[in-house]
Amino acid sequence: MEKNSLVRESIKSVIKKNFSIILLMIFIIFAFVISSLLPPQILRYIIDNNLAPRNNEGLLLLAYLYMGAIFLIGLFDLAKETLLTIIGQKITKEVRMKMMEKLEKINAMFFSKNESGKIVSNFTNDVDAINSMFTSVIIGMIIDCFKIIGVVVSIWLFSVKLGIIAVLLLPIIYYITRFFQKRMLKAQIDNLVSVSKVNNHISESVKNIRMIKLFSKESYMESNYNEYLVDNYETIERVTFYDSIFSPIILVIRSLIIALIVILSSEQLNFLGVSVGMIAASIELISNLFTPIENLGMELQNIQQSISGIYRVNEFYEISEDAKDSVDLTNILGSNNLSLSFNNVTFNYEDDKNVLENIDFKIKPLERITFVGRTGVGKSTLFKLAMGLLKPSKGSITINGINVYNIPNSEKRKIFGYVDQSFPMLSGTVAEQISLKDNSVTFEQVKESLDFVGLTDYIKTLENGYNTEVKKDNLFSQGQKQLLAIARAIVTNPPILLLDEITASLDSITEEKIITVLQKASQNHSILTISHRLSSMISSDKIIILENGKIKNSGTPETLLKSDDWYRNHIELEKLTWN
Ligand SMILES: Nc1ncnc2c1ncn2[C@@H]1O[C@H](COP(=O)(O)OP(=O)(O)OP(=O)(O)O)[C@@H](O)[C@H]1O
Repeated sequence: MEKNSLVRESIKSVIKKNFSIILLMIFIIFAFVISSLLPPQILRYIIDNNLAPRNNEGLLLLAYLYMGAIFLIGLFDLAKETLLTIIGQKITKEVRMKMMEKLEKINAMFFSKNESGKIVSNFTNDVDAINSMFTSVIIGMIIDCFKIIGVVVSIWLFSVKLGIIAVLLLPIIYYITRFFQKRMLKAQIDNLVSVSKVNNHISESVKNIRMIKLFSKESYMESNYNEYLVDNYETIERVTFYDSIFSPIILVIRSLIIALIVILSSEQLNFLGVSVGMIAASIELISNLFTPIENLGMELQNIQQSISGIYRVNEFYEISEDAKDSVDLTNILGSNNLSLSFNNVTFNYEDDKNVLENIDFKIKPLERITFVGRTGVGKSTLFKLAMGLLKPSKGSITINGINVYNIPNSEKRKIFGYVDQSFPMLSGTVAEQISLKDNSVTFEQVKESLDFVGLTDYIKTLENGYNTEVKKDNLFSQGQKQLLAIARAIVTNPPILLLDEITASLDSITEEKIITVLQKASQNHSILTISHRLSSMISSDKIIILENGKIKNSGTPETLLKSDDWYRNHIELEKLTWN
């Protein structure tokens, strides 16, 4: 296994912390296996000593003993399942907590390249597979193997010939059950796929109902639905067929074996040379052979899945982490006198294609800079680099000489305020949307920032004011959410504000309101803005024009209006479109 195995580390730590529970579990497992061999032995004794010679002495006690043994099996089974669940949950929790710690340290580039679904599946399906590996699969296999061995040994002790028959039966029962299990499983998987197709079709139809109607796609959707339903019907039939045929087949096999034992031990043949009690006990023991063999087939199949789960979780654990050098932030925290510098920065997501190339500029304290350029030129990427979320392939980005990539995430909020078009809500109150449940943010600061963006009056009209729980997404309009996003960014009074297309989806009145708020904010902050519409941005000291990943031109709006054709044409075009 991998040198850096999260799963192994987690299991070791769970065993260390719960050693007594593990010992108890081992004891219970053995007790469970041994106790399940008791009832046939008691039965044999009853038949040979009481029923065959018609001797009632002590029969009641033996009956109680038999019942007691059955009760004991149940008790051990209960204890075994409880302990397995406890240990399994502890392992799952340990693995998930370690994965969460890892997730927070992983390099941001990883998230650019990997689908979130894959990471979610690492946390859910893969960890569940590991849990079942240790609870049901491995322990289940151990129990089932012991049970099978126990049954064979018990029968062997009655008669060697009967023992040989039991051993010969093992592969036969195994292959017959596997034959059906495999087909049943395949039918079940096909059924799950077809059910999801049927359900997805409904949700897709509802979601796109307008488009379906407008483009007259009703009959197409109906015929697809019909196809999925037929498919679903066929898979259900297959599941039902294997489901219903499996038990009778096993019953028939069991009866045949019993008949064979009875014939072989009949007075005429007396091939086995065993007592009646032994025959009865053997019949019960052989009947007990089926369930562990059936289980073993499934367990062997599941182990494959669980091993892949372990492999994927360990792979997740191997992902490279943010390698940050420690930095002393005392000179920059709390200071407004910060200069952000891009020092010849080149960046690429994929190896062979630079998104940004040789970007070099410096932002003085309290300066307002706007980045413009065609869509996809790399403006948002530049912001992520500025906040140290991405690492440049070449060059560096510094604040007063400190590399932004080395600034710990826990300190970023004190330095940067980032606003984009989205406002992800978290569960909690209105005030908590702003503080983000950060204890270092006071209620006064929350109120001030909401007042700054002009939302105080609206919030006072809400049921519980600042303490109103945000349960639905419709408590605030799009424009109000944008104002909340600004309040969230400025509540810690960060010296650098980064605004990414924040007025793009707003009407002109709301846009004006937000620009006024930002003009006010710009008196205390350096502001970096990305804007498509030059006419709607807050007034800037400097504009940087990006083209093909490089700085094409930069300067004050006035000089660019005179010197840059692209800029002048853009402004002219916007005037034609918007005014
Ligand atoms: N996670 C990513 N992985 C790979 N390529 C990416 C990733 N994010 C962005 N890109 C690519 O990088 C380039 C710059 O994207 P970016 O979002 O920075 O542009 P932008 O100028 O902000 O665009 P827009 O104005 O449309 O928002 C684009 O070609 C984009 O396809």
